Amino acid sequence: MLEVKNIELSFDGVKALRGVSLEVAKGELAAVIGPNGAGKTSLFNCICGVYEPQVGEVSFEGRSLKGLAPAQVSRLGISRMFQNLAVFPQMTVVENLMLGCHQHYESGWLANMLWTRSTRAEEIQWRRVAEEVMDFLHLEAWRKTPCGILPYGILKRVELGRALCMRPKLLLLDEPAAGLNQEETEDMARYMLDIKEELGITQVLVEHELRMVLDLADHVAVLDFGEKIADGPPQEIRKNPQVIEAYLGGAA
Ligand SMILES: Nc1ncnc2c1ncn2[C@@H]1O[C@H](COP(=O)(O)OP(=O)(O)OP(=O)(O)O)[C@@H](O)[C@H]1O
Repeated sequence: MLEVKNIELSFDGVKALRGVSLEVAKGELAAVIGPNGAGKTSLFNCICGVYEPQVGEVSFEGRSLKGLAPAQVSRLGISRMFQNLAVFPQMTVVENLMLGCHQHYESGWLANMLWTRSTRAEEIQWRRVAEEVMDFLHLEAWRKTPCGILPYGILKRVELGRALCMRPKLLLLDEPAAGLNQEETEDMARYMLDIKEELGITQVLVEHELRMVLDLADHVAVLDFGEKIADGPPQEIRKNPQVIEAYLGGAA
């Protein structure tokens, strides 16, 4: 489904990615790990169209993403859960989820202003999607609560919900467990498994919480100083001496 081919990305002489390749099959839950500054976020940004790699190419479902802006990439079915939450604090949970649906709206501004029958039908259709997502992530209790007063653990779930409302084929999860306590981390892991098993959505996860990655992922790619040093099933990664040296610091 996703193919990253030999990409290189530099910022004024700093090589963030050096010939990185990655393949993710449909339905998989893949993970990218690595120490701070290894290039994980840069890789996500190259997939989403935030950065254009100087060398190499990213393809999604056989189509090159070269030259596409983030909004165009998103319309092809790639959505992203941000580590720094992209949630509007003054809006309620349901309103924030509806924002995720927005890219699918087909009515023009005039139809929206006149609140035509087709605009109303569209609003009802996407509200149903938001309700389903709210149900899936157990967010009903906070439906009408402004996000600004919600605890961080719930906001992370709203952020995940907003990304799911985009109806993605591929979901990129940027440190979904960052800032969560043990119980919230377990809940997040459960949701990721449900997204895979019940919704069939392909996921790529960047995460520092190693236990979560090694328990959940079908395969794990390891970056170090912008280079991919390993790629394989978690049981292999756990034993890989280069990974232990670079990332686990001998603690595995
Ligand atoms: N916009 C930028 N301008 C200059 N250098 C950048 C930029 N973005 C990333 N870098 C550099 O590229 C390298 C990789 O950074 P990146 O944020 O991708 O790593 P990371 O693995 O996501 O790190 P972390 O785990 O700390 O989030 C680092 O050396 C970083 O300083």
